[in-house]
Amino acid sequence: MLSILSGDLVKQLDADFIAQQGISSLELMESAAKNFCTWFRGNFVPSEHRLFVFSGPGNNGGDGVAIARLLCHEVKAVTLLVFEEKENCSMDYRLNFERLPDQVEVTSVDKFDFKFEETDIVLDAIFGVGINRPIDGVYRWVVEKLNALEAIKVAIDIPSGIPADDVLDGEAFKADHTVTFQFPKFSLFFPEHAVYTGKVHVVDIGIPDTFLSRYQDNKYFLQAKDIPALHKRFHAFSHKGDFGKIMLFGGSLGKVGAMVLSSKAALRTGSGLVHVQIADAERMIMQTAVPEVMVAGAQEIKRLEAFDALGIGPGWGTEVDLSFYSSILKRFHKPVVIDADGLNLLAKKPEMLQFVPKGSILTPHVKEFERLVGNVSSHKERLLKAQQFAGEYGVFLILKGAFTSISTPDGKQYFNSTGNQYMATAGSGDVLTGMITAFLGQGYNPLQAALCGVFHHGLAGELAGKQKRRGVIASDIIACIPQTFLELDIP
Ligand SMILES: NC(=O)C1=CN([C@@H]2O[C@H](COP(=O)(O)OP(=O)(O)OC[C@H]3O[C@@H](n4cnc5c(N)ncnc54)[C@H](OP(=O)(O)O)[C@@H]3O)[C@@H](O)[C@H]2O)[C@H](O)CC1
Ligand SMILES: [K+]
Repeated sequence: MLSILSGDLVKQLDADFIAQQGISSLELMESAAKNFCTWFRGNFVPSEHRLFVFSGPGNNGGDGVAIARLLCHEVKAVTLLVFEEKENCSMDYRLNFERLPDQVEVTSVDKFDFKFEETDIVLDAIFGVGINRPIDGVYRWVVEKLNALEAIKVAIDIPSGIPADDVLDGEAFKADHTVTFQFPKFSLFFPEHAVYTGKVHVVDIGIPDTFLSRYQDNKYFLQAKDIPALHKRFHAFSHKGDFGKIMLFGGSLGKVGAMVLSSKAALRTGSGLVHVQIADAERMIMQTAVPEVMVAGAQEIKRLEAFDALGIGPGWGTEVDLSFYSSILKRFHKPVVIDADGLNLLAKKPEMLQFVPKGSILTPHVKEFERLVGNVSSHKERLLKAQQFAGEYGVFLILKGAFTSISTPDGKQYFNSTGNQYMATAGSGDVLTGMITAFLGQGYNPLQAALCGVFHHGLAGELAGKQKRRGVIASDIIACIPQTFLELDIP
């Protein structure tokens, strides 16, 4: 799985790769620039656009110079905007500068008129991961000017101004697309930066996975290629029992819909048998809405160990008898999934956290998480608290949102690559609970269940989004779950 490295480790890796593989840093820059151009051709028709490349003094600027050369015969026109005399720029910047053909017009930023047409594309190659202080002076002036103007804006590696591992201080380039090399830089996951990054794309630069895997920073980027190996395989003789027997707790009066969504999602994720424990008055609705589900009676509640996994919380309400909740946690000795009111109740009575079975999966959104750990001042701090929480209680903590993170008890953090803004809709979280509980019930270990649940959930949201955009509702996500198995070729 692709590791997410700090800005310093990226530099270390580049240097080692260059030293050990006998390639020059210039070749590595050329490979990055070429792969950027492949991305560019896949997303734009070059002949329809004028290109304006703003190149800073370091290697990010060097990337920009190389890209200007590589695209100059394909686009309408290329202008390279420079900040410094080339003597003040990095070695690879200078070497690329010397290779510029006449087609590239070179202009100093202070002589530029900043007049763009709507179809013009601005490439931000001012600063990359080498940024070490807030931008000021001419850099800030240019960035602010560009932010105020209409054009298509693409940041190379990271929007200039944003540090690779920290929260932005001051101003940064506002991109429509960020094309980042090898893996997303940590700070691209911060919601504080969403307005600067636009859509994030990851482009390979030709460093093989075998080399990359030597560098680990306890942070990983979960992609489609990682998913098949995480799945269990079933065979022709597999029976209902093999697909797991799960029980979902939730659905207080007026909130049975949450249970309808969770249980349907669990069934669509492959659960063999789904029981629900809901308010008596809601039984009829539940059984009409999802005839495949069984409503649990006193017998089932007594014999909890007969179940493979439990999912606790969707629509449960906060009036639940806490001794009942505690008794579930104490009597069940396998990992459970806890969401929504299941979490809110734990926040109300934190002493109960000690009863949560080890290896359980907690799935808060930002507000639910802060009810558990208190307010935070940045997403970076939130991620740190998630990591600490997972370690302290021996649980997997899924922090939901864009780039949902999964913090593990042993200090690792995974960031999901699927999903979209259309999933921010009522019941989306209930669907995730059902999916993860279903995977646990099928015998996946908690890490596999969490990673597969989050990835398939996001992918189902993407598939639903393609058809319905902002009209997506949670039921649409459920309807797309089966297609995620087809997309990923999971039997
Ligand atoms: N493996 C890869 O991903 C590769 C990435 N490449 C690209 O290289 C950049 C990183 O290049 P680097 O030269 O290390 O850094 P930058 O280009 O981001 O900028 C560094 C220079 O900028 C100066 N600096 C830093 N902050 C500021 C500021 N706020 N204001 C003004 N100047 C600033 C710094 O010099 P100082 O001495 O002044 O500190 C540097 O001169 C990476 O992002 C990729 O785009 C390679 O192309 C190939 C491999
Ligand atoms: K940049």
